[in-house]
Formats: sequence, structure tokens, C-alpha cells
Amino acid sequence: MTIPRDIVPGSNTVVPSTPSPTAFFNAGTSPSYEANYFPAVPKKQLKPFNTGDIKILLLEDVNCTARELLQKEGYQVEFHTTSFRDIELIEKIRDVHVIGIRSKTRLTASVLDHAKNLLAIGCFCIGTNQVDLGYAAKRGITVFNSPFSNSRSVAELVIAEVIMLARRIGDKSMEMHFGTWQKASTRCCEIRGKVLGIVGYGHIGSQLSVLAESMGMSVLFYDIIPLMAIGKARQVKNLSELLVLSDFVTLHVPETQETRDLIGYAELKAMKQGSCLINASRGCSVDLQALCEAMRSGHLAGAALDVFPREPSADGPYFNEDLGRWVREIRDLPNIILTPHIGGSTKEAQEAIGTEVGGALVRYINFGCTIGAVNMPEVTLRNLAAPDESHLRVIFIHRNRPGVLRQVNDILGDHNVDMQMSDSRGDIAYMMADISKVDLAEVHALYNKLEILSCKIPNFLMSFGISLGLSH
Ligand SMILES: NC(=O)C1=CN([C@@H]2O[C@H](COP(=O)(O)OP(=O)(O)OC[C@H]3O[C@@H](n4cnc5c(N)ncnc54)[C@H](O)[C@@H]3O)[C@@H](O)[C@H]2O)C=CC1
Ligand SMILES: O=C(O)CCC(=O)C(=O)O
Repeated sequence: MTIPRDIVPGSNTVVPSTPSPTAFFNAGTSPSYEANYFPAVPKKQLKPFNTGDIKILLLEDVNCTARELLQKEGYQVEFHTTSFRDIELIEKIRDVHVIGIRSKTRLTASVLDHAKNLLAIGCFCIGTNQVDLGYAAKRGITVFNSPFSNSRSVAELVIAEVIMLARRIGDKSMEMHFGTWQKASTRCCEIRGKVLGIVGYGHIGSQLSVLAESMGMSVLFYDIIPLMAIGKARQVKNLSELLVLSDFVTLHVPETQETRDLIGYAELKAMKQGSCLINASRGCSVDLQALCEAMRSGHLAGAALDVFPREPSADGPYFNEDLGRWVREIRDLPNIILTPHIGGSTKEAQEAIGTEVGGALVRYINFGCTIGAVNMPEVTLRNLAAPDESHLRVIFIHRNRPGVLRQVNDILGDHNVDMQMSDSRGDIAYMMADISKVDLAEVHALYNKLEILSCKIPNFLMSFGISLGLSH
């Protein structure tokens, strides 16, 4: 078993520091980012570890606000504009401590098994369906996302699409690009007075509801939970009722077992003759074969798709049959707006996401704070103030079993436990404690005692705090 290096050469600070699954920090404050969060406390100067040793891999063109924020902390940041497929991803993820992705990179259990040092995953988006959240938690890997920074952008795209479909703008524009002046506007209508049916009335659905009403539409929504309707919107009892009554149906549900093929043959048949379908949630929610048939038969007048069951991993001429036979069929249909998963891709949204997720990662890496995590209990402690040099922050991620805290506190008990917080989420519990009167020489012993507790999350390589300490 390895033990943590405890002294930064030339300084008197404790190094083993990162929070997975047993880690130690000098409790205190971080150089830059943290100042915004705990401004009132006279800060104890903290250098919890050599931030230059932290390796961060950012994929899928994560916004530069995040890159800058992470670089400013001194981390090593490797940046790529694309996502990677499994083999390449496995190579890349092997040694990094943090990976930042958007919606395309699939972090399955088998990929995560190769990530020997991984502490945290930043999903720079809303959806987290691309990550095996449960498995990550079992491995002590904390996952963060940005729950609503791009909601408005998606809602605005959808409202634009409602108008474009009503006026068949996609086709008109295409004709003009090919040199055809065709002024006929049969089957074009205003959206005022039409019914918008929203499936999933969460952040995006409810924002869209406000926009749609302000443009004179009537809004119905269906959600699996009872929700307060905004304005004059009305919640309907079931999906069928919504489908029968709506002129435009738009999906804003997460990817789950229940939302897979939510709209198939039967649902499309139930939709009003001449109505339109919009999907900017996840591709697997609509059976595309059924949609193509409904469009070809004229039952549906139009559709807008921003998401697809399979999407290319890089930009380029890849929206072709390699993704599936449905691509050809869809590309050939009239009045269908196709966009490359850009619902959340605005300057405002991406900057906000970069700052939010980047910030959450910094707080986690530097302080073990899990606020904003989607697969771990949310735990934080206030900072210790100057000038006490003998404080240590202990993070212990463990299985949620009776008696664990007693064991842990037996070990910490020779010191003063200034602050402690513990919370659990399912089978995983997260304990953070700030202890004082710790001699640096005692850190190894403390670490070793915690390390052998059977309830600790098994970590095949003893994780980052340790390997960082001893590997060089
Ligand atoms: N196209 C794009 O670029 C983007 C797509 N998205 C997708 O949109 C989804 C929704 O985003 P938010 O509104 O922020 O999520 P949210 O979590 O705020 O709302 C989702 C709503 O769907 C409801 N829901 C869940 N299962 C349902 C079901 N079977 N039937 C009806 N309602 C159901 C939930 O109760 C909740 O109210 C995300 O999960 C993501 O996949 C999000 C952002 C950008
Ligand atoms: O912008 C992206 O890459 C993904 C947006 C999205 O689908 C999400 O936020 O869930």
C-alpha cells in the first residue's frame, strides 16, 4: 500500500489532498476562485497541493471560460474540440484527474474502469445520460453538470422552430438557395391561437411556456409530476390528451428508460392531422422510422429535430447513413428542420456553463466541496480562518453502512474535530471533517488508518491523492 507524501518540498504544507476516496487538505482558502465564495472570512493562506500536478482533459470544445478558470488554478489543461470514441478515450482518460465533456462523450462503466486517477467529471451541459452516474459514484468519482444555464437558449430555438414550421421557412429558404422563386404559401399559418403541447415541464419546458404564451399561443403540458402551471398554461392528465389537442408537440424530457421511444407509431397517429413535432431533448425519445412514415403520409405537416439516436463525434460531412438508414430518409423529407444538436449552443449559455461547471470542479478539487454534484451527496464546510497552520481537511468517501462514522471518529479522535459534515446518497456516503492540532508528521498515520477501513470505496489504484504524493 502506498502512503501520501506529506510535505511539499520547500514548504510546510500538506500535499495529499484530493477527495477520492480518502484525502487530506490543508483547510483554508484557494488562491483565486474561492475568494468569490467566502469573501468575509480572513483567509488562511492555503496551498493544499501542487495544483500543477492536476491533469484536466477537456473535450467537445468546452467554453474558454472554463479553460481559463482551470488554467488560472494552475492545473494542466488539455483541450480538444471533438469527443473521442472508446479506444482513444480510454487512452486519454487513463491518467487524468478530471474530464470535462458535453453531450457526446460516453463515459460508460468500461471506459471509467480505465480511468485510474479520475476524481471528477464535469458535464458542461444539462444532460448527464452520457455518464454511468451510479458506477461513477461507486468508484468515488463525482459528477457535476449545469442544470439550467442553457435552458433559455433551447426555449428560444424551439419558439423559432414553431414559427419556421408554421411558415415552412426551411423549405422556402432552401428553394431560394437553389435559385427558385416560389411565392405560393399553401399550408402556412400564424402561430397565434395555436396550441403548443409541451412534454416535460422542467426548466426548458416552463421557460418555453412563457415565450409561447407571450406570442399568443395556448399552452398545454404533460409531466409525470404535478407542477404549477405558469400563466394560463394547463397541465393535462396524460400524454394522449396532449397529443390529441396540440398543433405543435415539443419534447423536453431527460433520457430515461421511460422516455425511450416516447413518441412512436401510436403516439404519432394520435397527433392531430397537420400538426408538427419538435424534439430538442434526446434522440432516443422519437422513433424516427415512425416519424418518417407519419411525415410521408401527410399526417404530420412538419418536424424539427436537434437531437438524434446517433450523432457524429466531430464536425464534418458525417450526417450520413453511417449513423443509420434513417438519415437518408429524414434528409429527403419536406418541412423538416434539422440542426446539429445546437439547442444550448449560444454564447451566453456556453459562457455560463463554463463558469458554473469549471467553478464546481475547482471547489471540488481544491476543497472537496460537492455542492452541485449529481451523483454524490452535496457536502461542504466553511473555510477555516487564519492563522492556524495545524488544520487538516479529511475527505472520506465510503459505503453507507452503520458504524462507519464511529470508526472514522475513533481515528480522528485524538485531534480536535472543528467541523464535520456527512451525508449519504443511496449506498455512497461522503464525510468531510476539518481537524486541528495536527502535526504534519501524523498525517501518514492518519491516512493509513482510514485507508484500511473496509467501508472505504474500493479504489483499484489508491487514487490520486496518493499516487500524486509518491509517484515523483
Ligand atoms: N438540444 C440541446 O442542446 C439540449 C437538450 N437538453 C435536453 O433537454 C432535457 C430537459 O432539460 P430540462 O428542462 O433542463 O430538464 P428538467 O429536469 O428541468 O425537466 C425535465 C422534466 O421532464 C419531466 N419528465 C421526466 N420524465 C418524463 C416522462 N416520461 N414524461 C413526461 N415528463 C417527464 C420531469 O418531471 C421534468 O419536469 C435534458 O435532460 C436534456 O436531455 C438540454 C439542454 C440542451
Ligand atoms: O451543448 C451541448 O453539447 C449539449 C447540450 C445538451 O444537450 C444538454 O445540455 O443536455
